[in-house]
Amino acid sequence: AAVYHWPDPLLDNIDDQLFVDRFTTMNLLANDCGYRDGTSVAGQWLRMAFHDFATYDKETGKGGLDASIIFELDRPQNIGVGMRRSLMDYVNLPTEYVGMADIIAMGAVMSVVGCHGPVVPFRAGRRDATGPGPETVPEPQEPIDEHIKAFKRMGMSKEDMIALVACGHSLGGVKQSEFPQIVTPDLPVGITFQAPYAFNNSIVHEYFTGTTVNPLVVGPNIETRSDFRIFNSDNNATLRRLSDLNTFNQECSTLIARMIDTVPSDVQLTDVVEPINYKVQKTMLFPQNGKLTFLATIKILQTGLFDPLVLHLPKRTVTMFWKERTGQYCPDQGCKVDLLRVDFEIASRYAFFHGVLQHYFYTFKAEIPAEHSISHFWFEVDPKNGTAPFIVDNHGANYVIEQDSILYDPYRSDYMRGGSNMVVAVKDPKGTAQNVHTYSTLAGSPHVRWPINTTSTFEFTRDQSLPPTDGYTFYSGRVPENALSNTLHADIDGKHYKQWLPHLIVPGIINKFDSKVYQDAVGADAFYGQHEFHGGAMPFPVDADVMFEMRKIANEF
Ligand code: HEM
Repeated sequence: AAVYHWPDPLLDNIDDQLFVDRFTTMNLLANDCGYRDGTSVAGQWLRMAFHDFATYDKETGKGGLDASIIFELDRPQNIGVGMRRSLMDYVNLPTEYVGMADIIAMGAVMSVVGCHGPVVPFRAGRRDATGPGPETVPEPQEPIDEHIKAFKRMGMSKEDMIALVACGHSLGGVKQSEFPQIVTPDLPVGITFQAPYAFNNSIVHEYFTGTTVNPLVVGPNIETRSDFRIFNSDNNATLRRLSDLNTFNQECSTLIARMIDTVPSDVQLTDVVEPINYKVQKTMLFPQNGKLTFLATIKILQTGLFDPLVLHLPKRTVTMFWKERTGQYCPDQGCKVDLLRVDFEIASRYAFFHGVLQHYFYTFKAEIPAEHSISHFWFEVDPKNGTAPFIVDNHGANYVIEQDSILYDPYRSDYMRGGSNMVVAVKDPKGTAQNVHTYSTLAGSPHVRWPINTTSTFEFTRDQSLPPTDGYTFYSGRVPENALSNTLHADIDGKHYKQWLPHLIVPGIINKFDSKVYQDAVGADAFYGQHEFHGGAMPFPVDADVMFEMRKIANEF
């Protein structure tokens, strides 16, 4: 499995999308094979992944899952409202560190599991193409030899092709509006490949029992019966094997994983991503009330059998330690910080299949003298179950605070008014700071018709309304609402500093969603310490990340 070394913007985000938040686009839309546009969201997502993959050329090592589909939507071979709809689903998800290609691949994984199919392992790290690939998606009117050749070019044998088509065509179907030569006007406007709305091998059984209505097998137009020609191209041997459901699930999982892991030969994917235990996340360091405040959250997985008692907090205790950056402040064993709060969330469906029921989030808040600052931190976990306490320290490397020269200031910033007025604190004793800016990923582009992300730079200037304090001067600038992720940059005294900023709000910052007033208003009790958990009341799963909330609202609700 992929190993998480903090900070890892890619794995951190992928882990959140796959396993943590049940309400992400990825976890919600394709769930239970949800219906849309006369087919399923899952069907649309899986077809898009196939069409993106279908540009791969094994000889040159180019193409594959690289999001080049974004540039290929005008082609007749990519006809269909599903493509644009899928991209609309995805447009808010990429960041500077997570490409659209990973999102498209993730969509394939979620469509299969969302339709009650098998778990397809996911690797991360795809790279987005900057232009279209060749026009090489197989089309239904082509002869079987062309299809065999095309799949060979994509790195798939004839048997792989037969199985992959059977796997893919268990979802969705063919629409008259898009393929009137296949679904002729005398037929219903849309015909699904198989009867049940589920990822399973009914397509195979219906084929053998002669009950299939799959228009690519029995449609009136013989020329476009590509599934028929493909399925019997090895005298039905592969399909016969796939009529066993376990075999079908296993082979589909392997083949779809191979499909989405087909990337340009110079792209290196991570190992398979499993739920990350002891993930340090949502850290933030900023000046406040004459000190530096440091917030950090560590995620701990709850695994095992379902037990209603897991709704109670585990007995375990977690303690954070940190060390100063300059001078002498903390004792040798580190400054000790007690827990600020614990939250939990039920895990995603994909996480359930990895044996994870829910996640606990232990949040800490350290108050740090500004003159000493912080160099690194780590945790001690005492399970209080008879096993020994242990240290969580980033696999021995410690959680190192790279710099404290440019910091996002969550309290001086204002992120609710149509974009954000972002304030950053700059440690600049000589007054030489230059190029204070954020490099941001934005949802959408004014230059293209299709949903595509762009990057942009937003300059910050000295904010005279904010007097310097605690060694920091303050810069501000406006960042638009559609910013999906930001990285702060500054040149100070001839040195370049940067700070990845995945969240504008982290647990521990009191905001609208976090305040007692808000929680009382929604009738939930989400704010509790380790020793004051009110058993019985179901805590409201607060995701304090307002940006995420805004994206969800913008996207779905
Ligand atoms: C020779 C190979 C293939 C041909 C000729 C082919 C052709 C087609 C056609 C004509 C449609 C109907 C699209 C529409 O009406 O919007 C379709 C749908 C679909 N195809 Fe394929 N396909 C092939 C292989 C695959 C593979 C390998 C996969 C995935 C692993 C796949 C996944 C899908 C899915 C999920 C749909 C349903 C889309 C929806 O309902 O919106 N196809 N295919």
